[in-house]
Amino acid sequence: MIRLAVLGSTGSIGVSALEVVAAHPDRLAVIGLAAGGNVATMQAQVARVRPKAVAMATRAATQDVQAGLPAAVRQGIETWASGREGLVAIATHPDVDVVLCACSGTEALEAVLAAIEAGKRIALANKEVLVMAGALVMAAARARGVDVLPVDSEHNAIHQCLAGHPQAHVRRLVLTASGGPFRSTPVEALASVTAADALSHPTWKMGRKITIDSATMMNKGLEVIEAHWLFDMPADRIDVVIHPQSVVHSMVEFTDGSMLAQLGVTDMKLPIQYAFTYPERWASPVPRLDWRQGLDLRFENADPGRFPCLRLAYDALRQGGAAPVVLNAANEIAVASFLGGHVPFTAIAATVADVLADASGQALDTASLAAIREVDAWARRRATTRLGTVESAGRGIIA
Ligand SMILES: NC(=O)C1=CN([C@@H]2O[C@H](COP(=O)(O)OP(=O)(O)OC[C@H]3O[C@@H](n4cnc5c(N)ncnc54)[C@H](OP(=O)(O)O)[C@@H]3O)[C@@H](O)[C@H]2O)C=CC1
Ligand SMILES: CC(=O)[C@@H](O)[C@H](O)COP(=O)(O)O
Ligand SMILES: [Mn+2]
Repeated sequence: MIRLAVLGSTGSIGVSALEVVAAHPDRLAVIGLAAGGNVATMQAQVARVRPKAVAMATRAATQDVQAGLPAAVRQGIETWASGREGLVAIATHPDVDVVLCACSGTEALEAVLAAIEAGKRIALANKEVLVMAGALVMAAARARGVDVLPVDSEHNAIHQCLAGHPQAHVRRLVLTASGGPFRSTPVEALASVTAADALSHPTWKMGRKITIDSATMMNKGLEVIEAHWLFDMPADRIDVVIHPQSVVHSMVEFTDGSMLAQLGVTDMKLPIQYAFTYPERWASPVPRLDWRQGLDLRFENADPGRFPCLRLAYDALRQGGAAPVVLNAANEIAVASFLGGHVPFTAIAATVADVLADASGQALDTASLAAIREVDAWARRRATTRLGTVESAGRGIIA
């Protein structure tokens, strides 16, 4: 039996993870669930999977979950917790073997580090944690001998392609990108696209923040940084190619010129289950890729004028230090502001670029977790101020 903690259980990845569990009731068990503020979904999940430990982002939300459950369900729960401490409690529960990190944002960074320290396997969907603190997380995992298994579809694909191949045989990694909803929108029109336009992803159904990141291609930029940490690969040997069909989830080029790719349907249950069961492979509740119908596989370069966030992420990775922390924090604030209807879509990249430029003149320390959190907070404040200026200049749009 593989015993799981699911951080972010009420979200897109979390719900898929519980579907994987439901498909294997005799081999997978849920010990702990954690989420943010979605009380109703958490109550339904708790009643269904009967975990031992539950946490929500705030004490009030945890109490609301508790209050709405029948006494018989409540009695089976040994631990109720909240906040970052709650995430740590769920992730380090002594009965847990594997921690799925599927919270949005960076709230679960401490929980991931604590789980590694406690010797748990990490199934990592969340990329922001590695962008923010990849050096710390990977060093901790190496020191503790813990596996960090990628759930993010591209990195999961690369993990599958790399299986058993020595690092010395790998020439480059190729991350595929859908190109998002604005792949062929005239660049001049991007300033007036709405949140609804940006949320209509062509191939994947995901949470709101990552869907906006896909539209700016910041998602792919964050994934380049994620790949750097997961596979110990320099920026110059990580390529991005637009592949609008999202059938090839990523590729590896080897020194002899051979290329391996992983193909599949757009269903995250596959990489989630892989990360739970690796190195085993089980039957999965995922539809097969129907290649007999013919596969339309096209590849094209990303236009840097259309997708400035991709270059900003490459630059931040090459710069290192505080730059990736700043990139991620400013982006998160800018995406929330765009989703709130306060600023135009194009303000996302502009804000990230400005805050990165501000940061390059500062001595920002990232040697410890506390220092990283300070840089993150600094960049969030800077981004908020800048976005306020954009909004009050009357350049905001309402979706
Ligand atoms: N969706 C996908 O297909 C993919 C997602 N990812 C990555 O996985 C992560 C999750 O994405 P996705 O599932 O789409 O996001 P969603 O927005 O759908 O879900 C986010 C989850 O995080 C929870 N959460 C938010 N804030 C907190 C908090 N402070 N404490 C605890 N839990 C919190 C939410 O809880 P609540 O709803 O209760 O507030 C929810 O359960 C992201 O990092 C994303 O980049 C990577 C590849 C693919
Ligand atoms: C499913 C997944 O891993 C997402 O990160 C997805 O790849 C997003 O699509 P884009 O390729 O458009 O960023
Ligand atoms: Mn991805």
